[in-house]
Amino acid sequence: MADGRGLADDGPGALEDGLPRGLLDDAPAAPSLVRPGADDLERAAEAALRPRRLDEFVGQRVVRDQLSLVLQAARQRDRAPDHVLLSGPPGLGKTTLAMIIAAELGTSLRITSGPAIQHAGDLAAVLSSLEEGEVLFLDEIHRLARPAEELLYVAMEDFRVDVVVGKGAGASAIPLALPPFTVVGATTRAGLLPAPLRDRFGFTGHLDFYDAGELEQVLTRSAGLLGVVLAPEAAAEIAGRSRGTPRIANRLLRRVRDWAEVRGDGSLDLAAARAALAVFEVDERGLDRLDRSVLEALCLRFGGGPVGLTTLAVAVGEEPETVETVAEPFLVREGLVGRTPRGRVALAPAWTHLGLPVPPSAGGDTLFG
Ligand SMILES: Nc1ncnc2c1ncn2[C@@H]1O[C@H](COP(=O)(O)OP(=O)(O)OP(=O)(O)O)[C@@H](O)[C@H]1O
Repeated sequence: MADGRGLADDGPGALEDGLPRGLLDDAPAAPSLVRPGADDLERAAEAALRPRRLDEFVGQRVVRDQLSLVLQAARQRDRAPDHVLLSGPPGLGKTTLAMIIAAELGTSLRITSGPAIQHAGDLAAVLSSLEEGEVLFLDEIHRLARPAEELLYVAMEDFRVDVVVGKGAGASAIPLALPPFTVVGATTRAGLLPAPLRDRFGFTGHLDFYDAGELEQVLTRSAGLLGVVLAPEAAAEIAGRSRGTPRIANRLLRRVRDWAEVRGDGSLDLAAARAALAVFEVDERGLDRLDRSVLEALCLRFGGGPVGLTTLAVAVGEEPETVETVAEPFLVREGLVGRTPRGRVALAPAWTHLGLPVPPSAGGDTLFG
């Protein structure tokens, strides 16, 4: 049952791409440094750290290479490139790549998102104001309302919007031609996009989690932009706790800088990184307090499980949805927790991480067993 359907006590959260449904885009805000989502304030802080050109964009070698080809071909033909769909978990660089695409094409970027478009008319207004060659970034495109989605099909394929005039039986559609433009859609949930919409993208790039070396490069670059010197050992330490996500790496870097300036001597060295991340309760594997509470409850209170989501949530004093959407995805991805038809189980690495002896049953009773 690799898609995770039919799990005990799972509510609506079936696994998709390793992530439960409803993850992150709908998840409650959690006051933690290691959650991959960002609010507007954080996005403003991030703006200064965004790579501006494709060759500054760290990692994602395959997508970068493919995009570079698509963009160069479009430039050579002096035409807008095909529409681009970027998929992948939050904080991996989809917005950054959309900005880079516009910059590389020497055009401007218009930004909106699925949830911001309430009615088809909202989207028609955005589309009809686009200039030739502009890039329209549609974040969270999987959350577009159906009527807007249908309007978008026509706009993407035929560069036309049908403006409806009047109401009821007397209503008529007046076609309005649009100049050529490029949609860059971003989604954390590519599987939710209806096929007709997915098919209208000529290029789809999937962003994966970054490895430690790539995150060290992101951190060193960001430190330079922030005007601080980051010791290589400190970069490695922060990278190891960043869950494969540049957004989290940059966030941890800002907190290490705070610590170094307020409690240290200003140097961002290994000792400063460790001390800062201890203050913010991010452990050496990137787990925060909630993550560890879940593991401790599973191992210490329930003997490693299986235990139902609701019971587990009560044990850690959280809502089931919080445990499922905030803590669990990373614990499952890291192979610390398994989801079985009878409930959650602690896998062998969870016991090891807590410094506990691994019981013989752990790990045998693994995923979907
Ligand atoms: N490859 C990269 N190289 C350097 N910095 C990166 C890279 N990818 C992301 N970042 C940085 O991480 C932060 C988050 O990136 P971004 O906003 O593009 O993520 P996202 O995938 O659009 O997230 P969301 O789905 O939440 O909108 C930004 O500050 C960005 O500069």
